[in-house]
Amino acid sequence: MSKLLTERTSWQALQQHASQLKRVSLRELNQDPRRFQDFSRQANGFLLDLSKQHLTQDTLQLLYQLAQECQLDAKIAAKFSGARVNATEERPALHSALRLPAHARLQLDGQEIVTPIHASLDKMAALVAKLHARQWRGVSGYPITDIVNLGVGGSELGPLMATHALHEWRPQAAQHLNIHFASTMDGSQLATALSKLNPKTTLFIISSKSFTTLDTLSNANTALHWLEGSLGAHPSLKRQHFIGVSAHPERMQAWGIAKEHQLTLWDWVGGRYSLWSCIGLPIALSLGMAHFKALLAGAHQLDLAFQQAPWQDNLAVLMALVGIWNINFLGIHTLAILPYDGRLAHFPDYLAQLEMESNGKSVNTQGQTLDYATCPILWGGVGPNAQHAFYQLLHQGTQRVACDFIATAQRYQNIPETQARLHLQNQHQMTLANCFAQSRLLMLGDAAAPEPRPEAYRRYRGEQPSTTLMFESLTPFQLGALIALYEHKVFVQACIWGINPFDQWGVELGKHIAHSTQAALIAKEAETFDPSTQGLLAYCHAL
Ligand SMILES: O=P(O)(O)OC[C@H]1O[C@](O)(CO)[C@@H](O)[C@@H]1O
Repeated sequence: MSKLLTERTSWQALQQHASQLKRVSLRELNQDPRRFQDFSRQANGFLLDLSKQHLTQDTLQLLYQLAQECQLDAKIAAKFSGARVNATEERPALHSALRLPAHARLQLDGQEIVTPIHASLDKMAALVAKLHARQWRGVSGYPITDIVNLGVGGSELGPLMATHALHEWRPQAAQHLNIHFASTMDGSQLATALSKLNPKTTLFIISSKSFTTLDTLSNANTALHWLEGSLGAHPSLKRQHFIGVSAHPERMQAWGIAKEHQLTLWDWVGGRYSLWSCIGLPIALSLGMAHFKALLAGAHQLDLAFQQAPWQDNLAVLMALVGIWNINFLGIHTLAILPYDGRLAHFPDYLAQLEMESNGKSVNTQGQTLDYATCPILWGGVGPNAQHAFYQLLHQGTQRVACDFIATAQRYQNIPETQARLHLQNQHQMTLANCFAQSRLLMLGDAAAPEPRPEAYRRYRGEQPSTTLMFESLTPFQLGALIALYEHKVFVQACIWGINPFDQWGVELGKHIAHSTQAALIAKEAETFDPSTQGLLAYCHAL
């Protein structure tokens, strides 16, 4: 057994450093006029501002030492080389290979994998082209106008987030297609969508890496019955109204997905990292293949920077180390993601899965129980809206919360020059001003107020650390880079904590015991359960 992290020299030095630095306020640290220059970086189209974090140059040096002791470089190299870094599932984690350009080469178990990856993109492109050209017709002969993605977790969150974020990039050819998402097990989103859709012109994507997820398969069966109820049991119904996306072609086959409408991914693509694969089909349908490829290219650029840049200029490494500092040394166990951009409304939810399903772990890769904290609780929402909701807690609540402010410098420069454009640009400026004002107030507290605030209930404590991440504008390329940046941040933190970020055993048992619970609910039996569950079952049985 190797040393536990907390026994490492750099860890203990960081603890000592933290106990000293806690005596210096964040407000005091920010009196240094060089603070922004010293703690901000520009790279890969981003400005990363760490100047409002509660740290000094010494903190960063000690964090680099910790990363060194945890062999971060070797772990990064192992991941990109295709080593089986997901040991509990004996798999590599090669989602970065999905963003390699066509001329690149990568071997996995003696097989070249970039060629099949691009063949899969070509198959996806052919389906997209057919739907954009209105050549895909339902069994009644009408062209498809509505596409419903049936998927959950990674098979929904990435595609939903990206199609929403980039809706301004829809090409003319995609304007007639409406993309919908339905994931909830109870069928509520699907029922709402079906009530508005025309079966003759609706196509479903069954998107499930495993093709066993009950939430998705039960929605798929409901969709099939809805189509049959209206169009009859037509022999081509499944062929013309369903596309399947999965790592298991045999399961798609058994369900009845036509071979030419099956898109496959590989077991080395984790669900929460799968939007780069054919799971991203809704993105490609909405934005077109060119923009989907720009998303991949942006992520690839970040992959290269992550592997090559020295740690002091490596955005993902810096974000990860600052997170470790907040969580493990300042005791801040929650991270709010606050995009000041309505287009990124789904980004906090997307990151919640990425971070918490990856790093919500309490044993290390050697099976030892950890004596230190790992993943923070991650939450958030569109910043300006959240100001009218949960910012009260950020400013005057009892706990320290770390925040990531995310904003674009420019907006609305490409829309026609009308009165509305001017107003929208003003709105954007107002949004940026709010973003900067809030992070400043969170840092300085009352010191940011123009006059003294004697009453206790009006006081702002300040001392809430935050990162501001900015970029020029939200393009497919930049969004790709943004997502990859957070992916790598999560990976670096896992390397330091010594955990496997690529498995998710904690979601399995709940699914399993739901089967017996459902059987008991139907059979009106409850004896084998704990008293609380017996009580809940009895309540339903009595109705
Ligand atoms: O794509 P699938 O196999 O339906 O899985 C959906 C989601 O369910 C999970 O396995 C968790 O239950 C996620 O990891 C995954 O993204």
